[in-house]
Amino acid sequence: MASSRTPMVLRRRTQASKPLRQSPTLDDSFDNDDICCEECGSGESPAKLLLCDKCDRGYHLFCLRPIIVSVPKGSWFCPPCSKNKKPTSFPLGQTKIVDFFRIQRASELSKTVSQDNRKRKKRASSLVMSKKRRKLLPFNPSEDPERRLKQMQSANSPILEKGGMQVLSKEDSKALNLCKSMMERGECPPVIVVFDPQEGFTVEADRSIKDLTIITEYVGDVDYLKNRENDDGDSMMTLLSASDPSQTLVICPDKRSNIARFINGINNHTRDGKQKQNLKCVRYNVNGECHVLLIANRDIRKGERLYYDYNAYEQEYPTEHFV
Ligand SMILES: C[S@@+](CC[C@H](N)C(=O)[O-])C[C@H]1O[C@@H](n2cnc3c(N)ncnc32)[C@H](O)[C@@H]1O
Repeated sequence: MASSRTPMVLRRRTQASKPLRQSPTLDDSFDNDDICCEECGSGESPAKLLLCDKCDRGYHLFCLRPIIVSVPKGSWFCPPCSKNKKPTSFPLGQTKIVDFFRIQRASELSKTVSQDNRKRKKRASSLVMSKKRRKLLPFNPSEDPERRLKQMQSANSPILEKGGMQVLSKEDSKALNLCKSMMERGECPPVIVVFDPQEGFTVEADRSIKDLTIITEYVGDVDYLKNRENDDGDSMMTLLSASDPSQTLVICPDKRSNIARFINGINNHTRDGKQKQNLKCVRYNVNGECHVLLIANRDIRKGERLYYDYNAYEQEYPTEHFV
């Protein structure tokens, strides 16, 4: 018997190629000329002729069922020898593929699934909300465009503005929409927030900006001024200065806002202060809604700080102490 731990692929002996046996002593004594495949009876394709580690009989890899695609690592026993061989240790020969990959049979699987469902149901029953899944619906707008305009303007209506509000032209609305879509893409205005020991947070141009460039819209929560009269926030902005004061609206950027809330104001009591101004803060009627825009009122150099007049409309904001 060939006592090799390495699988042996027998080659027909020629002058140049001796059969591949691991043990030199056995190799020397072994004559493989007459070895043929026990299945097909042929001695052809000797490189594919596998020798049994017990009986030394030969089998073509491709004649075995199942076919063996490559030479097995470790000992190999032909089908008759492996039938009689008592398994001694694990692994015990070829494992069924379902067992090897721990594939569950359909019957076992449905059992496990129903067990899992029972567990899940048990857990879910302790949550009040999970009883019935209710889907959210998008709103259903009114069909009449005039009605829709009325709904849109029910609070934020430029027609309520004392003395009227300038309408943003079609062309300028296009520029504003372009800015909005750039923002959605993450293309923000070229400005950056910096800290100054005297002015607190303030905003600088991060590249040169041309006169009349839209920098940003002043945004935040919109509320009636009457609800905010006792607020001590220093960033509240008038959105709509209505003829009827109870309808006046303000933008409150304390909870939700953008970079606009960090832009500082000029000291509008001094010449130096006035000279620093490089933005104007303008309220526009944009498609029937009031909006506040901050726009460059001259060319701005890279590194220059941005300032506007906090008192563009009312003279209530104290700026005497501003640097
Ligand atoms: C809308 S916030 C601007 C951002 C503010 N600097 C910050 O740090 O949050 C307005 C406040 O900023 C400060 N501020 C604005 N302009 C200033 C200036 N020119 N000099 C000093 N402080 C200024 C004032 O405290 C003002 O009440």
